Amino acid sequence: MEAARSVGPFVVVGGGIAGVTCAEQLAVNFPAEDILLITASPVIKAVTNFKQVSKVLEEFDVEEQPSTVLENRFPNIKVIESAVKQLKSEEHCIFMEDGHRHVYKKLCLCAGAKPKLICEGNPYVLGIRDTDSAQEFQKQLKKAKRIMIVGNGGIALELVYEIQGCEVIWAIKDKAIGNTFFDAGAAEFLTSKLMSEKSEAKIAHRRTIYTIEGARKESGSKARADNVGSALGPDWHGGLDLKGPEEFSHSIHIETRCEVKKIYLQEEFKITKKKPLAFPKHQDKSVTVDKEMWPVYVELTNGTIYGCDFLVSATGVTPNVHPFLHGNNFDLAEDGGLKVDDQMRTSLPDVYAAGDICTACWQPSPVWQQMRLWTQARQMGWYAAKCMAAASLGHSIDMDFSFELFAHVTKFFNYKVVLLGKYNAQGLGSDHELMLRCTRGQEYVKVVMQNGRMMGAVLIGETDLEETFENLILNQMDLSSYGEDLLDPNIDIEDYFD
Ligand SMILES: Cc1cc2nc3c(=O)[nH]c(=O)nc-3n(C[C@H](O)[C@H](O)[C@H](O)COP(=O)(O)OP(=O)(O)OC[C@H]3O[C@@H](n4cnc5c(N)ncnc54)[C@H](O)[C@@H]3O)c2cc1C
Ligand SMILES: NC(=O)c1ccc[n+]([C@@H]2O[C@H](COP(=O)([O-])OP(=O)(O)OC[C@H]3O[C@@H](n4cnc5c(N)ncnc54)[C@H](O)[C@@H]3O)[C@@H](O)[C@H]2O)c1
Repeated sequence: MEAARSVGPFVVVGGGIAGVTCAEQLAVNFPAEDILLITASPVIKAVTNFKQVSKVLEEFDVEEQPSTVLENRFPNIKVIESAVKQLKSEEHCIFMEDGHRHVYKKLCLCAGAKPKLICEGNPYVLGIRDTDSAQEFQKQLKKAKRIMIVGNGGIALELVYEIQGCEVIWAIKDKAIGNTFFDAGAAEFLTSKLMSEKSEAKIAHRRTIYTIEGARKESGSKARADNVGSALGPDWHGGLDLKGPEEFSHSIHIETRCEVKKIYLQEEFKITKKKPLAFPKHQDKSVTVDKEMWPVYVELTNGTIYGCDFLVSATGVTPNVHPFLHGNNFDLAEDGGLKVDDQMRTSLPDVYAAGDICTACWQPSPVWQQMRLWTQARQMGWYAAKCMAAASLGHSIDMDFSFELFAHVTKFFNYKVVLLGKYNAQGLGSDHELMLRCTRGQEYVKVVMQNGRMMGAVLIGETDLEETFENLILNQMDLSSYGEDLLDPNIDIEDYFD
């Protein structure tokens, strides 16, 4: 797309995946315009080794880079390392903490999200989001004999598998583990792996494969304590030593169907005269009172109390709309995100948003839903830039194909995990059927069917089914006549549908 007259400047706020992708794409569309990328974090996040695995599934690495790398690649991008203090949307102007102001023709807000903690301001409750918070967690873990992890989503799943040498009490609201990704069947498949493999393993001394300090040293800067950095990238724990002081590998106890009722500091707890429980060892069913003193005690809604060194609140995120967007009349969604339409526009003129900060408020495809993931941050950042470019030239564009089907590939408990469409029958009510195939310790395959059509799938392990199932969900072919053959391991399903 070539601009005849100047349509810039474009300003993008946020140096995470959404913001960097958006700025890159704008720079490609408008090589003669100035693109300003403003970020509160000292390094930016770049997508590298991008691989389109199939029509919708994609894989890539996320690298922390000094901003000069981006500026060298795109001479019309200028990165400013400072936080936005205030947006004055009526004046098309943003005011910075460093005292400067910048005027924009079009602005894209990609300021991400922050951890939604169960208890704000308590030094014993940690959240994990960026490099600084991950390093703080690592530091605390080094001297912790017992911690409690609260939450049942992505971060909790990763932590319980990775932590060694420290007792972990995992408190979840649900009946089964991993509720944001899995149903009870898949949870059972994974739990047996967690309990068997880990309890036997000898402590492993891992090699650091990625250091989150690296890029920062290169950039020569340090994050300011009051500002949020970008969310961490794939294998974020690979660069950390998630090891407590003890010599055992793994010691985990799961408390289901409960939440945190109250957190007591040691002194406060002594006065209550309540009795904390000792760490339940799996072979020992007797319940004993814990005699050890702990810095903090946690009372759960099921009545049990445990002492621990600290808690990790892995309880989701809140879009980062405060305080710099105050005073503007943005429409906010129920989850606190900036509402965006199918052109990634917020409710205010010339202000777009992408990534974790926004909430998709268009009529979605029947097999897509928003989840705050880096694939979606990349796709939204890319598409927002396309929309900004088109609008600058007086066009509008069709919704990008990546929003046709929800597709996520990740790893949990060392298994490859692929989630497609309405993988947990989200929003389908009771009008659906499930088909399952499971080989313990090897693979778990679940498909969600509605009126003979495939609506979603969960694939755990090396199933090699993702491409075929992606096609079947996208083309909505009537599969009624195939029945159970669909998951028959003796039938080569790929040949079937060629
Ligand atoms: C521990 C962890 C593990 C994860 N694992 C996975 C995973 O395995 N797979 C997956 O798909 N997703 C994962 N995610 C989620 C994924 O990282 C996020 O969804 C994604 O990175 C969001 O990108 P973003 O660009 O929208 O926001 P962010 O990466 O949060 O970037 C926001 C940017 O805005 C800047 N900013 C904020 N406020 C201001 C301001 N006032 N002025 C200027 N700049 C500002 C920040 O400094 C930052 O640069 C994980 C998240 C975490 C925390
Ligand atoms: N491999 C991956 O795909 C991966 C890994 C890590 C993180 N992430 C993403 O990073 C972000 C942050 O991860 P996360 O694990 O914090 O969020 P999440 O949204 O994945 O999970 C939040 C969990 O906290 C629970 N919860 C919410 N409030 C609670 C409360 N008051 N008490 C107890 N439990 C409560 C929810 O039921 C849910 O299980 C998410 O967007 C997540 O998708 C993805």
